[in-house]
Amino acid sequence: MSQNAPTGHTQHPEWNATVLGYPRIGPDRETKKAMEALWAGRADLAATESALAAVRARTVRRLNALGLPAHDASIPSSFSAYDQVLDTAVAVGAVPERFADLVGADGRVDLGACSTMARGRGTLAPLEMTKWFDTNYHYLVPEIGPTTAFRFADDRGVREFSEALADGFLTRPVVVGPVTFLLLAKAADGGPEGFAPISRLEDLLAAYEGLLAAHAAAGATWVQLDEPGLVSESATARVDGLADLVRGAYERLAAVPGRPRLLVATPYGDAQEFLGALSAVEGIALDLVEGSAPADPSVLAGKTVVGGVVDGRNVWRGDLEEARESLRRMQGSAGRVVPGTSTSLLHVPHDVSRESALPERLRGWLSFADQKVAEVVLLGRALADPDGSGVAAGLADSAAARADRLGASGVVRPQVRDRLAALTPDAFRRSDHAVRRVAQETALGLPLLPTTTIGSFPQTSEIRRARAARSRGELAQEGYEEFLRAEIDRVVQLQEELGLDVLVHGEPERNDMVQYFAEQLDGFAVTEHGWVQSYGSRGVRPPILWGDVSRPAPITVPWSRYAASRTAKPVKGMLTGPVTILAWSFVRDDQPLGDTANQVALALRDEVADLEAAGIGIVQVDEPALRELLPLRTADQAAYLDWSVTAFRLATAGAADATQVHTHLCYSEFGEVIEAIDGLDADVTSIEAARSRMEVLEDVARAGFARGIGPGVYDIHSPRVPSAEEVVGLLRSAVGSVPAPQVWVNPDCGLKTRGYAETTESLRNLVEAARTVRAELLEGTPVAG
Ligand code: MET
Ligand SMILES: [Zn+2]
Repeated sequence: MSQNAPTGHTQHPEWNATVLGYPRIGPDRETKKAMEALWAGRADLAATESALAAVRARTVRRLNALGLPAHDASIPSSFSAYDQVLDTAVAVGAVPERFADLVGADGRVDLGACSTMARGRGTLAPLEMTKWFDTNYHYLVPEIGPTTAFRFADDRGVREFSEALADGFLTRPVVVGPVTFLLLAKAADGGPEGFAPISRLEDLLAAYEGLLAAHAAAGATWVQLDEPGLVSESATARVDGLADLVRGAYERLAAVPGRPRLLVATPYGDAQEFLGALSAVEGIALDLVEGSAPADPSVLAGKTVVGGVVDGRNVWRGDLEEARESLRRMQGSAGRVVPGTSTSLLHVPHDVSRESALPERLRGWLSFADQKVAEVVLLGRALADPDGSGVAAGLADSAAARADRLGASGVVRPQVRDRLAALTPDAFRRSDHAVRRVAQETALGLPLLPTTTIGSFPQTSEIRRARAARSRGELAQEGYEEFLRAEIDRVVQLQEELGLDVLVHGEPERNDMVQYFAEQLDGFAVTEHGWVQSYGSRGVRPPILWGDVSRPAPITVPWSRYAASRTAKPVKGMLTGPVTILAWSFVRDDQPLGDTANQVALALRDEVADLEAAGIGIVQVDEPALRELLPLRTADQAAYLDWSVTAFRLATAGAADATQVHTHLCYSEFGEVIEAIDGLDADVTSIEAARSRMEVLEDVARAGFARGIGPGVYDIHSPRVPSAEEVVGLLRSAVGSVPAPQVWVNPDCGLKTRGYAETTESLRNLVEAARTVRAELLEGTPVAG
């Protein structure tokens, strides 16, 4: 225990169990609705604040009812209206210059102003958004410069703590820790070359000192500082002497007079090398699902250790016997061991008991946020109960649920297993690309710089209405299909008019690029209420992949075939790849991901064959999540890239030489995984590039990438229409880095979130620009520029 141990330490009871955070969206997406009402002007700030307060009040009551006591700080205060990194930026005064006038005279930033930072307004660009570790949650990237004036500026977190306290609950406020905050930040524009936000750690700590003091004054006994940045090698490797920085930072925070006790959480992996540097804090929360117990247990001595044995990111009931054993093993070395979740529960839906449409047997295998709280509470009782008699029934029940799952029909299906086992290396290999290229040129006869789109066209309100009417049973299947065919007709005709070279059907039949396939494959289930926050007010409902996967019938073939029947131009079939289907689902945890991916791949392989048989000569298999699933630990990356590339090849290698296989990846850190992209062996790869002004093509050229490449020339994340001149500029720079015969012309990503007016105009400019540069190339005009 540090000599600056907080006062009142012994007056407070110790927790028996805890969770690192709880979903913020509300069981019926109340937070989303409240924020969207504010944005639409349907609610004022006061009404929005009170709607959000109701979500928080419900959360503490719920956690308490599930077994976390009201007075020991085991209930986290982990709410965020939009994003916890944004909240932290605002709390420490890190508001970028361009938003300076949004900050109130008292230093506070209200919900409207926070929303502007998150979403932009007019010409005011929002904060950049990016993936939160290896999850599908996205956070807003702080912008830190040499002069960012850190101070404890906004006390929203303290007010939320006080609100719960007034309601009778002593909670544990959760804040992003200072080291992670800076590791995740980017250098603000206009700063000096080579400036790194982490160099501002000392200055930032002053703001955290203020924050801790304010929490103490409000009566907080514990504060949780989340430091997942310490588990990410790509973040920690950039900083020399990081362990010393961590040690210095926490010694300084520990010296704040009268402060609350500090729990440092390191979810999403292993922070072993930094645990020794945390000697000044009273508590450490370890992720024992992704990470492991420290090799040197002395770093835990005297501390409260939250053993994150209940998986905060997956939906299966845990093996509680095993969890209890691993907690017991740590008991000797730590001051006190408390069962917890491995991460915040923000990654799982609220409550499985609401899923009345799921088969009852499947429901019995699942654990959403509320069930996970009950699991940690049960484990807490199990640790406190040496002979186990009081918890035996609970542990037996969870063991029975797991056993039931492993033996259930559909979980293991011999036909699927036998088919995979019988595959030979040929199933993963196509002919040489050079051979395929000739066959495809003959078959497709495409011009230089062929133009295409990434697949989806705008999802209009008519499309959403028709889908809703069909699921309510107001529109019969036949009427719905007729509607979709009319939609495809329109989209095909539009593409003909625009003069695009490779057409798509527009994906009007898909609610979501993963859920759509999950609904039509065996081995998946979809939920009714299983929403999980993706970013801000956006949620997704990941399907549950519970059993062996197979394809009972063709999925996309009728739509692609119909589109092809309406045009003489080539139509590109459109599938979601195995890695992305896994990344955006909750996946069974009883076998290696690679095995599951190969089952999905086989189903897709059948779909590719059926598309070919229907006369479709180009098939795109989207893998936007390829980079997202890349493990945080470098040592794990090769194995991941191996199984992910293998699964993609299994899905696509059945295609004939003349069939052109495309893939689409929407991110621009192409350089990081370029070998894997090469390994996918797709004939054409489209990537995001508009925002980075084609910089990524330098990586492509440097790697000697020899296949087709479609750098996005139209940023679909913004309503802005790129002019033809602008696209000409991008294309000239593209053909300056990569040989022109390899270059395709397309937007960054699908168009489903855009409106028709801007899409039409943008695509018209894209086609015109392609024609201009094509003519320049054919006439031998210099294209430098
Ligand atoms: N084919 C998909 C679409 O156009 C690819 C999206 S990648 C997130 O919407
Ligand atoms: Zn995309």
